[in-house]
Amino acid sequence: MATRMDLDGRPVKPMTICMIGAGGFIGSHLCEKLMAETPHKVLALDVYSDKIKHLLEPDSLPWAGRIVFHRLNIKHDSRLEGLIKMADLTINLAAICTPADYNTRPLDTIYSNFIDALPVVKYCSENNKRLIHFSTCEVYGKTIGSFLPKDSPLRKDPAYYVLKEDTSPCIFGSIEKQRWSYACAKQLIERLIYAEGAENGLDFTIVRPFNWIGPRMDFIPGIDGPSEGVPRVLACFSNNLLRREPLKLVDGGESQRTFVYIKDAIEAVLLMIENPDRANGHIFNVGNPNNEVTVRQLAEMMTKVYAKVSGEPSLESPTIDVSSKEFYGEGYDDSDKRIPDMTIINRQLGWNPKTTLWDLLESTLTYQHRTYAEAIRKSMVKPIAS
Ligand SMILES: NC(=O)c1ccc[n+]([C@@H]2O[C@H](COP(=O)([O-])OP(=O)(O)OC[C@H]3O[C@@H](n4cnc5c(N)ncnc54)[C@H](O)[C@@H]3O)[C@@H](O)[C@H]2O)c1
Ligand SMILES: O=C(O)[C@H]1O[C@H](OP(=O)(O)OP(=O)(O)OC[C@H]2O[C@@H](n3ccc(=O)[nH]c3=O)[C@H](O)[C@@H]2O)[C@H](O)[C@@H](O)[C@@H]1O
Repeated sequence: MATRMDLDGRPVKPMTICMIGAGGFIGSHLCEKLMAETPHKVLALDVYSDKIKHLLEPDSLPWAGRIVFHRLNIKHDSRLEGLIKMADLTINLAAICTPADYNTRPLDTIYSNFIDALPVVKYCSENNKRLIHFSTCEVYGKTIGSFLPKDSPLRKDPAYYVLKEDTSPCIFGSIEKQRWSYACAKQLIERLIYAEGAENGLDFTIVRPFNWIGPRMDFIPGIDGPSEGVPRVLACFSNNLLRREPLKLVDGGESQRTFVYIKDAIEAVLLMIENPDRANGHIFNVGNPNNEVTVRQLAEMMTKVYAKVSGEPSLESPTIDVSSKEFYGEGYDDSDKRIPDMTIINRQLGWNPKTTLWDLLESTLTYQHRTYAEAIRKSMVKPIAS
């Protein structure tokens, strides 16, 4: 493997990375990238390993020995500090991060996103280890523009909706709107990490992902996750398409999101890993401002793309409206619009997303169809026991 160079033309020394939550959606793509394209070693920590199984076995894989899986729960495992000490860099991805949990399991959500992350920050700070912590675009909450009258011309002014790391406020709903338990816990851990940097010299980078999507995201209910489980929108809509059911639009599907392809986003994370001088002390938005749609438009596009990749015609009524109370329960609320400002990541790391929404949906839904269509077909024709 040729020596890797950083953005300032210096060789990158091979490093050991302690990746917590390595068995999840983002972790699996990051591990894949690190194994295929770099000489770095990964200590992969998680309670699950299914999504990285293809990287761990067999022993004949070209990167065998460079990735080692440690099955552990960071809530209560004394091995954590030792593993952080063995590494040059810790990346913390572990979290409960599905909106269906924020208002129904607020305690687990707050513990997972704040309390459980505390020892990780502490061990990094005490042992002078660099930390890349995964936060969320949800820390911005609602846009300032959402509080303006519906017909106000200011709603069209980017100053009222573009989200900037160093100037935008964090605007959450009332305490009864438990949806914000996640965003609030993530905000507090960001503030704690920032304070560790300011007072104790912790080298940190905070990542705020804006709806990264792609293969291996979440689960398909009843196939590789609980039948009653509610994953994030990509998996919800994939599940509906695979089962030929209408896609459910929560509260009219008017909320807007910008979606970025996981493979583009992982490039940004690799730049952070290999350019500490440019990444330390920064908070980075990572998203694709050019891929904005309403959830309704997302549903329409996914329906078209799925018909193309599966060869099956779309339903006559491809969507159905559902209230948020019915879908998520009491205490749900929503972010209205999420456009990331890209100035800081552009200036520090020269990163830009490349993949259009259509293209990323085409490769993702091709994967969903290949991975799940047969299993769903079988599950739907199971004979009833007599
Ligand atoms: N996917 C996105 O677009 C997105 C957007 C915003 C923020 N994030 C943040 O990025 C991180 C990773 O997200 P993801 O989409 O890969 O989610 P994910 O749920 O697929 O991955 C999280 C992983 O952490 C593991 N984990 C959770 N608690 C643990 C514990 N106590 N001990 C050990 N392992 C534990 C889970 O088993 C899971 O494999 C999260 O912090 C999330 O809040 C992701
Ligand atoms: O991915 C992100 O950047 C962040 O945002 C997500 O939050 P959100 O975008 O609200 O979650 P999704 O489940 O992806 O929902 C997107 C939108 O689709 C809607 N939706 C979801 C599912 C569905 O079946 N139908 C539907 O209309 C939701 O109400 C919401 O408006 C999650 O909080 C985290 O994964 C993460 O922190």
